[in-house]
Amino acid sequence: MSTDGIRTVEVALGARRYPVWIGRGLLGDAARWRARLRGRHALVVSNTTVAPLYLERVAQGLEGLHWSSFLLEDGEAHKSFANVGRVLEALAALGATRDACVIALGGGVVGDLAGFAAACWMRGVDFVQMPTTLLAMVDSSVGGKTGVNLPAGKNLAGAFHQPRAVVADIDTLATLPDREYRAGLAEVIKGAAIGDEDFFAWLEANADALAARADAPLAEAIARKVRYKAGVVARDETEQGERALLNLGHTFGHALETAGRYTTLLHGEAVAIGMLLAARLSERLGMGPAADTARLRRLLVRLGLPTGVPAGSDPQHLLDRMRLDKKNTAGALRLILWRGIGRAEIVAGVPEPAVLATLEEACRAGQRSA
Ligand SMILES: NC(=O)c1ccc[n+]([C@@H]2O[C@H](COP(=O)([O-])OP(=O)(O)OC[C@H]3O[C@@H](n4cnc5c(N)ncnc54)[C@H](O)[C@@H]3O)[C@@H](O)[C@H]2O)c1
Ligand SMILES: O=C(O)C(=O)C[C@@H](O)[C@H](O)[C@H](O)COP(=O)(O)O
Ligand SMILES: [Zn+2]
Repeated sequence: MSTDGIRTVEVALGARRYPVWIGRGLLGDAARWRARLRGRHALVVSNTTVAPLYLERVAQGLEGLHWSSFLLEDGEAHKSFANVGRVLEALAALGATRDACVIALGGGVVGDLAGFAAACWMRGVDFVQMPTTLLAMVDSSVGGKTGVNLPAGKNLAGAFHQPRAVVADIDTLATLPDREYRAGLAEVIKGAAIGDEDFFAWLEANADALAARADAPLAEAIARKVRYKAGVVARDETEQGERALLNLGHTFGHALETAGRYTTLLHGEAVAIGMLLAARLSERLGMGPAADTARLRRLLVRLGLPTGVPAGSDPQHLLDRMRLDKKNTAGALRLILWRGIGRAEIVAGVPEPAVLATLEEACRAGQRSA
C-alpha cells in the first residue's frame, strides 16, 4: 500500500499490463487516471442510478476533452445487444476516433456492456473501468471479459477486451444498497473457495466485520480477491484452461439467472446458490467432503446470502439451460467442482443424472421453504 492509502494490483499479460487502483477518493484523483486516456474523445457509459451520484466527480477530470455520456436504464435486463448498439451510436455522435476511450462508471452490468462496445467500436478502442459496486471491484472490472446477455442465456455474446486501468474508489460503496453489497461478497468467497483456503479462513474470521463494511477488512478483502483473480488471468487470459475455475457456481448460477429472466436473483446471489449446488454435486460424485459443503453454507448464511433455489424452480428446465453453458464441449457438461475448500477442479463429462438429482433435491427443498 502506498502512503496515500491506495493499493495497486498489476494485471500482467505478457508485455501488456494495467493497474487496478483500490482506495478512497480515486474518482476525483484525475491526475492518476487521466494519464491512461490517450486521445481527445471519451464516452462515459453509466446508468440512471449511478450517474446522478458520481458522474460529476469523473466529469471534473475530463475537462479539455471532447466527451459525452450515455446512460443505461438500471438492471441486468438492460445488459442487451440492443444497448450495445445504442452505445456505438453515441460514439458515432461524439465523432470518436480510434484513440477514443470508453469509461465504464457503474457496476458489472455497465462494465460488461461498455467494455463490449469498446471492443466493437472501430474494432477496438481503449476503455477504463470505474467500478462502483463491490462485485465490480472484486471481479467484473478485472480480467477483460466483456459481453451481454441473450434471452437464451447469460453472457452468450461478448469479447475478451482488457481495460487500460481499473479505478476502484471505495468511497462509492457508501451508497451501495446492502443486498448489492452482499452479492459482491459472494464473488469474494468464490475466489477463496476455488483456490485459497487461508483466505477462506480469513473470511470466516472477519465475516462480521465485512458484513458491517468495516474499513480495513473491506479494503483487504477487495485487494486480496483482485490479486487472486489477476494471477489467474495473467496465466490464462482467454480461458483456455485454468481461468475456467473462476466460473465456480456459475453454470448453475447462470441457469438460475436466465430462468428468472434476469430479474429474480442478483448475479452474486445466483453464484452463492450455484457454489453450494456445485459443492453438493461434488459430494454426490464422491469428490468433495460434506464438512466443507457445510462450512461454505455457514459462511454464505453469515454474510446474508441465499443458499436455496427460488421456489418454483424446475430442475429439468435448469438442466436444459446448463447445456448452453460456454464451458461445455462435445455436447457434454463441463463444470467446476471441488475436492474441498480451496481445491476447485474443472471436470469434463459430468454425468447429467447426477446433476439432475442435485437440482431435484434443491428444488424440493425450495418448495418446502416457500
Ligand atoms: N466480466 C466479468 O468478469 C464479470 C464478473 C462478475 C460479474 N459479471 C457481471 O456483472 C453483473 C453484475 O454486476 P453488479 O453486481 O455490479 O450489478 P449491477 O451492475 O446491476 O449493479 C448493481 C446495482 O447497484 C447499483 N449501483 C451501482 N453502483 C452503485 C453505488 N455506488 N451506489 C448505489 N447504487 C449503485 C446499480 O445501479 C444496480 O442497481 C452481471 O451482469 C454479471 O454477469 C461480470
Ligand atoms: O473472469 C472470469 O473468468 C469469470 O468467470 C468471472 C465470473 O465471476 C463472471 O461472472 C463472468 O462474467 C462469467 O463469465 P462467463 O464466461 O461464464 O460468461
Ligand atoms: Zn460471476
